Amino acid sequence: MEPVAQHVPVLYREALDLLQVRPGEVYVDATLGGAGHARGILERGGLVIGLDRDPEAVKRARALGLPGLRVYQANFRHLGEVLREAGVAQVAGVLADLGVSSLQLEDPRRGFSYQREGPLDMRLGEEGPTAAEVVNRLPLEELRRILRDLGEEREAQRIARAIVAAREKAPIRTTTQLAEIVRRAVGFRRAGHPARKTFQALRLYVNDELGALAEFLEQAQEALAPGGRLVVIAFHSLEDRLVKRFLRESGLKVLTPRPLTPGPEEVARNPRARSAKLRAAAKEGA
Ligand SMILES: C[S@@+](CC[C@H](N)C(=O)[O-])C[C@H]1O[C@@H](n2cnc3c(N)ncnc32)[C@H](O)[C@@H]1O
Repeated sequence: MEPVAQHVPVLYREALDLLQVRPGEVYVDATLGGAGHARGILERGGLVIGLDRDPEAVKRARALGLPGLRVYQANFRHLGEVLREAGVAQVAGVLADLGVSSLQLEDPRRGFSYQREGPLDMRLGEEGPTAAEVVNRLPLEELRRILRDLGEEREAQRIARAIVAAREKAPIRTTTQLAEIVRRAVGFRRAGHPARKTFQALRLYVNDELGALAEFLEQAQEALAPGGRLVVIAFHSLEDRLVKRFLRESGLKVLTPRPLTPGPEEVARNPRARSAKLRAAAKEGA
């Protein structure tokens, strides 16, 4: 039996301090996950509207029965709708800690990890194609574009060709099968596993993560009360760039001229924090 994975919240204190949690005020945790950050908001006296698009994460969060936490199964791209349903016009802060949780990453059934044998799924929610559908059906040129644009993969052409050649023999069904196809196409590289960028690209594509993030940021800004805070933790340069540009152009007051990153101690304790970048901004007024 493998030990049950735990999700350790990243940049926990920094995120909570920047949210400036005040007792009795309502905050959105747009990426509830293991509810680590949400617990922190509750402990400081805030009330939390928590969203997650993953039904399993939602079930686990509901089972915690935390007083002051209302849980919604929803994509954060529909934040406006969720708040209308909750009867909340404005909130004191919005937090998003993007990507996948350790619970999702380490569950082989979800197909996020190139190191764990599992079906090539990668869907965070219930909608959208699976990664298997993407690699087995899309034309070569489309696959190349996804790997290049969403994985920033320099060997996109070579990998896309290898995928197409492999699927002509037999459909690609598992994570390790795909990882091996990529490894054979590009060989081992110095930094990280050769399939890392391919998996990143497919996950972003399958879940339209950048599209959802762009729509979410607009709605989060709208939902903030004067003086309200928006805090976003990103793990990929593409996400971080999108957040950075949005904050610069949004008219919000940027509180982090440079993104906050975890110190060596946090990274040693929680290697998943390694690539995290936190940006925060405030709505003028109050
Ligand atoms: C990094 S985890 C968040 C962990 C959480 N902050 C904690 O402390 O436990 C990201 C979570 O966001 C969810 N998620 C990712 N994209 C989403 C989206 N577009 N809408 C709603 N939830 C999303 C994932 O399902 C995952 O559970």
